[in-house]
Amino acid sequence: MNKINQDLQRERNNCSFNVQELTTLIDGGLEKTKERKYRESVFLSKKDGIFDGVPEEYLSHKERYENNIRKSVYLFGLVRKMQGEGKTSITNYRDLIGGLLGSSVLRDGSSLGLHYIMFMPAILNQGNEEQQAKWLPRAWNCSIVGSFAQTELGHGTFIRGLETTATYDASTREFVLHSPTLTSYKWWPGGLGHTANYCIVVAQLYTKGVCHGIHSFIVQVRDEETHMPLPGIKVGEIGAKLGLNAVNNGFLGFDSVRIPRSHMLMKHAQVLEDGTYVKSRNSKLNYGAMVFVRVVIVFDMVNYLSKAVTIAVRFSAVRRQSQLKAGQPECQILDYVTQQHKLFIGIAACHALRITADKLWNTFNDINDELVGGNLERLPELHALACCLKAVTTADAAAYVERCRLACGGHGYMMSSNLPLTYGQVTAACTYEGENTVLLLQTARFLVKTYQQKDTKKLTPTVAYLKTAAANGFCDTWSNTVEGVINGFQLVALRKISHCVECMTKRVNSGMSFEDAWNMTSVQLVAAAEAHCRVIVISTFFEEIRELAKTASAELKEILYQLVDLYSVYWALEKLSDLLLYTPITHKDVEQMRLWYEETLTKIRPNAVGLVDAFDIRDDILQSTLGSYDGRVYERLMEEAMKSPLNAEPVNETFHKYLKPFMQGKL
Ligand SMILES: Cc1cc2nc3c(=O)[nH]c(=O)nc-3n(C[C@H](O)[C@H](O)[C@H](O)COP(=O)(O)OP(=O)(O)OC[C@H]3O[C@@H](n4cnc5c(N)ncnc54)[C@H](O)[C@@H]3O)c2cc1C
Repeated sequence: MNKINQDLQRERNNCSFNVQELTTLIDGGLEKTKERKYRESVFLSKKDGIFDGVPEEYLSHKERYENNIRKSVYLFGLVRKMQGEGKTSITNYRDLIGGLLGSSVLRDGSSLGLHYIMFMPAILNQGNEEQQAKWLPRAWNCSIVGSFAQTELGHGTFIRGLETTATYDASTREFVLHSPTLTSYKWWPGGLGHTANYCIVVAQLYTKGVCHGIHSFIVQVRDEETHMPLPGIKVGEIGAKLGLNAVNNGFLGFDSVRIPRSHMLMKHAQVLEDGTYVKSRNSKLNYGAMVFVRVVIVFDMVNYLSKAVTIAVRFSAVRRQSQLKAGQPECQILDYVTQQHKLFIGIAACHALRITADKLWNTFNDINDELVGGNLERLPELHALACCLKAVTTADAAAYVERCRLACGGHGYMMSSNLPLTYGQVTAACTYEGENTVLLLQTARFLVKTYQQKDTKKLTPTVAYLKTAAANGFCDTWSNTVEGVINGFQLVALRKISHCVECMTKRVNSGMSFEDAWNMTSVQLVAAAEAHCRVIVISTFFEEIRELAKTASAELKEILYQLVDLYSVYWALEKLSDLLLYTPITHKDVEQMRLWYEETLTKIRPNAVGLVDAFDIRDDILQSTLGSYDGRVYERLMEEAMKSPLNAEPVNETFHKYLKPFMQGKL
């Protein structure tokens, strides 16, 4: 093992709490930590030179894809092996694809990801028993590889506007898939370019001359032996993107392609042999799958963010720059309070968001049986919560990761820091699985409806505050405590929602249509939905930490409360204009709040390295020159620079060809 950088070692010596205790708490128990470490050891045992070679940054787009397929096949082969040994659960897939493990070896995504994240779950959620029995075993052992094609060139958010058609032909008992326009071409599906041979296609269903809206179909796009596109199918890759360049996102068009009737996924709606359409009994059950996917995205974001803050905090402990006081040695940049301001919120957010997502996941699991039994009372509430939590988490994580990158100065701009790729992965999630603004507007719609019914209907738990915060005497004076901040945010959310309702009512009363009034008010509606989400995250973080602290050691308890303080006061200061507008906070309270924030940063400073060490991310998962456990930052930067193909020869041929003649005035 390499010698640890002295500054990092000193930080670790001075840490006031037991790092292992926090790791266990994050994992959810000792057993879970053991399982995670086992998985890591299986997946990251470097065999057969699979993970070696020229860094991906230096490969062409085509080579990157080929390299990624080579690695993906190795990794997913391991999953298949674990499956055979009965050691695989859905967690393995989650960790592999979106989580830390996948993003370490497959740093720029994987073109097999969609197969697990969307293709198989779609068959499971939308296929009937017969279809599941036919397709799932082949998909599960990867003898077919699938993708999920919903978005088209012309439509993403507005799925009712999709143009691909699936027209039933009762004479042959087939559907005819067709792309009538350029804008109807599927565009974006992961792995569809050159990897998948099957695909779930979302298309407008026509039978007996009537359109029944969008439905899903299993479509074979490539020959199972030759991998050539099947007749009538135009398929390819959409080209280079900001990030996730190995995901092989594809396009797909159909020229009257025929598929058997049994290829329509028929768990819910059906088309009978004679072409009769049978409606789904309950379309709302599909919401369940959406809630799960969005919570999974929140967990993924927490993983990426914990990686970014680990890199930036360790680097900030190693990096020395400028003097705090004249004549003193250069100080660790972690001692600058501005640096702490950039980084510590990211650490606190990892805990706050993970804990909130956990709570939502557990609540959802708890009520899942009720859902199947037909009790859908809490579904709209949880769906609204998952929408805003996905939007706020992805947006916050993208902002925090970028702050981490900036906090590392020029070195953060290096691909070898792994911060740019991490940013590419995080910011993509602001768009996929529901574009963030659109999701916040969905939450707002639920909030407005709930607000309007609050005097006549019982409110579900996460919106109960809309009543309590409206009562006389609620939060008459400001209190600079976490409870005070939560009350303040509840008032902000309530007032924002009520203001939106007032605005829309006025507009409608003055002759505007409801739709126009909604659109005119939508900037405020988005802000109201965000405020609601902040209430939920801060209050859940506080309540859950209070529970967890009951069994934690005194030292850990102290640091957990500091993180809650930091998260609450950071967001109170960020949203100061809202607090000044809607709560009794005074100028003096704000001054004291700033002191509270600065003092909290100072309290956390000695434990910053311990806090990121507790995320327990192995070097081969971090994949960063700046963030390794031993802090050999400069050595690693130089080692990585030497891997640039340009450094393989002292003089590049362009010198003789172009530069020299140019410099000598001959070109
Ligand atoms: C990395 C990545 C991977 C993806 N993978 C897949 C995949 O595997 N399969 C697949 O089918 N799709 C995939 N997608 C597509 C993704 O689901 C869409 O990009 C997403 O649904 C948004 O649709 P859009 O791009 O058409 O944007 P649009 O819907 O056109 O949105 C553009 C802008 O218009 C605004 N807007 C749109 N509607 C409204 C509204 N009602 N109110 C207010 N504002 C509105 C949005 O806020 C946004 O600012 C992927 C996308 C990305 C970036």
